[in-house]
Amino acid sequence: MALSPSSSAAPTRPPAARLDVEGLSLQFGGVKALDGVSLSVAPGSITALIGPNGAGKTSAFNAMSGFYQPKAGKVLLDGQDITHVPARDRAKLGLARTFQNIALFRGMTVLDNIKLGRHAHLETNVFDAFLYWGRARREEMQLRAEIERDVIDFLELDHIRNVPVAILPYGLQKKVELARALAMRPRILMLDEPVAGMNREETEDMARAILDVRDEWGVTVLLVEHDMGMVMDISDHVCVLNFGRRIAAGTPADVRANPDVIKAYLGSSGDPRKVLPEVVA
Ligand SMILES: Nc1ncnc2c1ncn2[C@@H]1O[C@H](COP(=O)(O)OP(=O)(O)OP(=O)(O)O)[C@@H](O)[C@H]1O
Repeated sequence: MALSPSSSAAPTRPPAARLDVEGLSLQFGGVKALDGVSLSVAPGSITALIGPNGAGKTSAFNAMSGFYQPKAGKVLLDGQDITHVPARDRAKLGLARTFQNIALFRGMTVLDNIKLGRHAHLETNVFDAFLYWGRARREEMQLRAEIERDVIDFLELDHIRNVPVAILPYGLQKKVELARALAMRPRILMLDEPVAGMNREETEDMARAILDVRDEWGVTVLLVEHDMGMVMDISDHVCVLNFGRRIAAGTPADVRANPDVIKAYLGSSGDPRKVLPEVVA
């Protein structure tokens, strides 16, 4: 990848956020998707949530971003209880997320998709927007300039800005999703399987983009990911779930050496040599 962050990225950045989850429980009928899960995501860190299939990662992600209401427990953003704050308002507090399956408007251009991310913060009312005048127009112009300067330059999407998303290769579509989330000026970015389905080159490109987002934009990153090589390479902290419970948390080295983690992956349907390559020779 030729990702060289531009020096003009994000002129005024809000501080990185801290996210804490305390005793989170979530049930689907008789299935306990989450059973008293607690975890902390330190400001400015890259934290990964891992675990075998069905461990509860997506459920935790959805509860943290406001798409599911937990049965018990709390979600705290910089110490503020946001458990009952709707997803849309969490976005305004600086929490942005991407989805496991690409959720872009395929017929729209890269630029238009990215601009949609920023609309969460616009103050314009419907009447203004309809007339496309006054404050609406000024906001639109300012928005375009900001996005072009910061996000598109930063992720080197300039050459495809006017291309419809549908015709882009998969790896670039995932990058556009990242760009849209970044356009929200997040303080914490939640990435749901950012490299799923990518080839090695695309994975490395995305991994570097995530590191640059953290380092250059000062954004906290929480990711769910099955690609253990990538997780172990870029994460500061790893939290492991199994059957809805937290079974381990620590540095990548701690987690790799944890017998409960090895057992969880050995017992899963996946090949442990693939999911934890450094552990199981
Ligand atoms: N909407 C739902 N309705 C019913 N059961 C669900 C629902 N979502 C998740 N579950 C169940 O909750 C448990 C946790 O699922 P979840 O999707 O959170 O796991 P995961 O770790 O993200 O799995 P994967 O890695 O396969 O995506 C599983 O037993 C799953 O079948």
